[in-house]
Amino acid sequence: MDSILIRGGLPLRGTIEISGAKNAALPLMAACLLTDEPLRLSNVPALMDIRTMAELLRCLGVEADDQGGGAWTLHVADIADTTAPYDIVRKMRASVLVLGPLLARTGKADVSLPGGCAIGTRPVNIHIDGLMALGAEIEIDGGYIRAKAPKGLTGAVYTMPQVSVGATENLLMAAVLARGTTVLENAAREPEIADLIDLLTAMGARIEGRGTDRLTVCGVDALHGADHAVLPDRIETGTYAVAGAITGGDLMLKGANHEIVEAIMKPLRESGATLDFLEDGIRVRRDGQGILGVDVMTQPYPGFPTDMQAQIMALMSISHGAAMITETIFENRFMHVPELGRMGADITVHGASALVRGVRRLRGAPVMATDLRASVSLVLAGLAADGETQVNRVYHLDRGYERLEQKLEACGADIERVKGQ
Ligand SMILES: CC(=O)N[C@H]1[C@@H](OP(=O)(O)OP(=O)(O)OC[C@H]2O[C@@H](n3ccc(=O)[nH]c3=O)[C@H](O)[C@@H]2O)O[C@H](CO)[C@@H](O)[C@@H]1O
Ligand SMILES: C=C(OP(=O)(O)O)C(=O)O
Repeated sequence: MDSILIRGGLPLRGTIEISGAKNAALPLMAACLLTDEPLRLSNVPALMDIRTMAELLRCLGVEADDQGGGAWTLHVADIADTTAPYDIVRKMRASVLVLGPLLARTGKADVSLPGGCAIGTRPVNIHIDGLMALGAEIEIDGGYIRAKAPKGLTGAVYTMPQVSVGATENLLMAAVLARGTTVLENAAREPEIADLIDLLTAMGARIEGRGTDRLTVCGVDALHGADHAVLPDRIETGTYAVAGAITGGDLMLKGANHEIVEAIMKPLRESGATLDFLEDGIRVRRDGQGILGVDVMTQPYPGFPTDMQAQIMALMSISHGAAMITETIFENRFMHVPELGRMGADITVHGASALVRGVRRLRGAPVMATDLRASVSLVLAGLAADGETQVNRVYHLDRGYERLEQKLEACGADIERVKGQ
């Protein structure tokens, strides 16, 4: 297996182009199942998860054509199969996003249960309950969600018991072709959902409440094709902003969207980084002064995202002072803590909170992580650490960061991918 080797301690300077958002692109791709006309997406990041979604869509009969440069055409005149098999779903949880659109278009879907993963149990009960509220009949059998709606779905009022990004996306994609009006209460407000609403609207859907936690969908008989550019990745933006701050560097994050990163940038600013919101992106720098400890609690949008928790913890690990980092979304998202500890960080976990006492320097070490953001937090720590850090299990990074080593190397990082046997 490949690993990433970093010789740390160099301030990063230069420009990093922000890619399209993985977590926006995945539901946008699934939306192609809602129409028999082609969907043309641009700014799609070149990532393992995108290839996995394309593989899944092809199983269902979609012609998924990667035209290069981030352009994809997705077209499914007729759905050939309504089963999302275990072999693909187990690679990527977001595969469950085909459930809503398949059911809406064909009245049938058999989707493997995604199961838990390193960061938590991640049940899909809200996806299922919400679809049942729209009239679907669903049973769990042989590890599969077996859903049918032989007479089609019918609009309903559904209040989500907990804010769920994926369930909001699945239910939106189901409701757009349902008979009548659906109201989703306590819906997630993440920018990636607004991006999906923009695409669905361009396809002819009627949705009100974009950006709020109450979405009203008036079902239509059919949707048509559309062209859409994927939203810039706010988590990639935040990750590279931390790279600038943690190394005492100066990075221009080109193409970063100002409007969706405020919660991420607030603790960075409070920690002493200088942020300039410019016309073509965001400039992040930290001069000689040290990093201040800042408490952070993860929350659904517009709060601080759980997908940035590990990265901000890496930054806080070399702060002058202490920081309390509280994870409220996933019950097991501190796997980076012992690995950061191996690099000299002083972190103690008390339930859902981690007390980070800043140390003067981190030291390079061989480390590995069991999920995407934990892995990238180790890369960030490695960039700041003295000596050599080897980050193993690079396939996690390949799920979510496009050309990570190239982007960092171009800004002066000493980083290379070492091919495994
Ligand atoms: C592909 C994608 O976009 N992934 C993101 C998405 O994941 P995902 O959509 O899986 O996350 P959710 O928003 O659904 O999960 C939030 C919380 O709700 C719980 N829950 C969710 C659904 C359900 O049916 N029952 C239930 O209990 C989850 O276990 C978790 O504790 O949002 C997360 C929260 O911002 C991010 O960390 C992920 O990067
Ligand atoms: C948790 C993440 O992704 P997924 O929901 O696909 O596991 C992530 O992007 O950090």
